[in-house]
Amino acid sequence: MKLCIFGAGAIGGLMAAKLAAKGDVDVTVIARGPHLAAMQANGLKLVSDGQEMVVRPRCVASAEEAGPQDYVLVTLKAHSLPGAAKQMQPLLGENTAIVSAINGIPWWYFHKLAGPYEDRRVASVDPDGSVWDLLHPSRVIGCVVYPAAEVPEPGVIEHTYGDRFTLGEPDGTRSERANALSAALVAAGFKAPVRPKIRDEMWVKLWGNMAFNPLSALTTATLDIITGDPELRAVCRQMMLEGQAIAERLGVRFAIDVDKRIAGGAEVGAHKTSMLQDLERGRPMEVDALLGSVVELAEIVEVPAPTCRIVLALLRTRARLAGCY
Ligand SMILES: NC(=O)C1=CN([C@@H]2O[C@H](COP(=O)(O)OP(=O)(O)OC[C@H]3O[C@@H](n4cnc5c(N)ncnc54)[C@H](OP(=O)(O)O)[C@@H]3O)[C@@H](O)[C@H]2O)C=CC1
Ligand SMILES: CC(C)(CO)C(=O)C(=O)O
Repeated sequence: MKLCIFGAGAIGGLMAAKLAAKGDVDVTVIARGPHLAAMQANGLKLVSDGQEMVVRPRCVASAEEAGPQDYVLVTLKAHSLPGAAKQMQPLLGENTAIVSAINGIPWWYFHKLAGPYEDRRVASVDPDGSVWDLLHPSRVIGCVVYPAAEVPEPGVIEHTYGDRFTLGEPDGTRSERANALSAALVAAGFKAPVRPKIRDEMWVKLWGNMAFNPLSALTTATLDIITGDPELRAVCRQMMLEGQAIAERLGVRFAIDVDKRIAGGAEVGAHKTSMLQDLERGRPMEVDALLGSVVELAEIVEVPAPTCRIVLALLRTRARLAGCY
């Protein structure tokens, strides 16, 4: 199996390290800057559970060097995708599958979603529709990322939590390509269930990200405060209820209720969300993938989302003024 990880930072680096360590997948990593230079010079170091290992997958700067693949795992931040989709073309052969391991509503969300919205495009994450055209959704296997990881220094991945990457075809079928990828990830030490309703799974993750992340960036509060302070928790809960109404209009079924999902966030404790971390580091924030897209979907299905709209307006201004949007 030839597999390329495009944008191998924290999550992609974690996947690359464990897949390469197993040895039976031909792994190529595409990265850039000092992180790429460090991996090329010293290998890719993974620190996980107090253990360190160094692997040496092929690390390159461009898709031309990697050539056509069986699988392309896209582990970019959502806002990097429109700029990178063209660069990925040399990775795509006739049957190459693309796995989008990216938080938020993906560009392919409406592909094969039976009903009135089938094949609509999501402008928040694919403003000119070029991601859809270049990375056609028929190639896509959906993926929900549960682990947490960081890049504390170039070439080094620190894995802090979790081992599950839930997979699923947009049309809910159990395909050979999804099964084969799942088997490779399981062999590498991950959990990788293939689920028939990948959008349901996606929303449970997004449910937290659409509320916790913006509120943390606006207030600088950690998750324990967002979920524990009564006033802030009420705003968070209201955003999530709006998200639930939007998702349910699109056919999503939530297996847990909103208070259980908030309790799940509370368990993470005094953690800075990834959006707050990006803001503090002056890096672009996933504003549109995590909340702009939710408001866009609210407009499409004509469900009111007043709290999400207010928070989105505040967040965009916060992010713009910080140079992160
Ligand atoms: N990290 C985490 O714990 C979790 C992350 N996620 C989600 O996973 C996704 C990936 O996040 P994460 O791994 O943290 O992000 P990172 O920023 O760590 O990784 C993305 C990498 O892609 C690189 N990159 C960007 N554009 C290009 C390009 N054109 N060519 C080559 N490399 C490129 C970036 O380089 P550069 O740094 O130079 O921009 C960076 O190294 C996000 O959607 C995130 O929300 C989900 C759950 C947890
Ligand atoms: C907040 C958290 C831990 C869960 O929603 C997360 O996924 C993030 O920081 O982006």
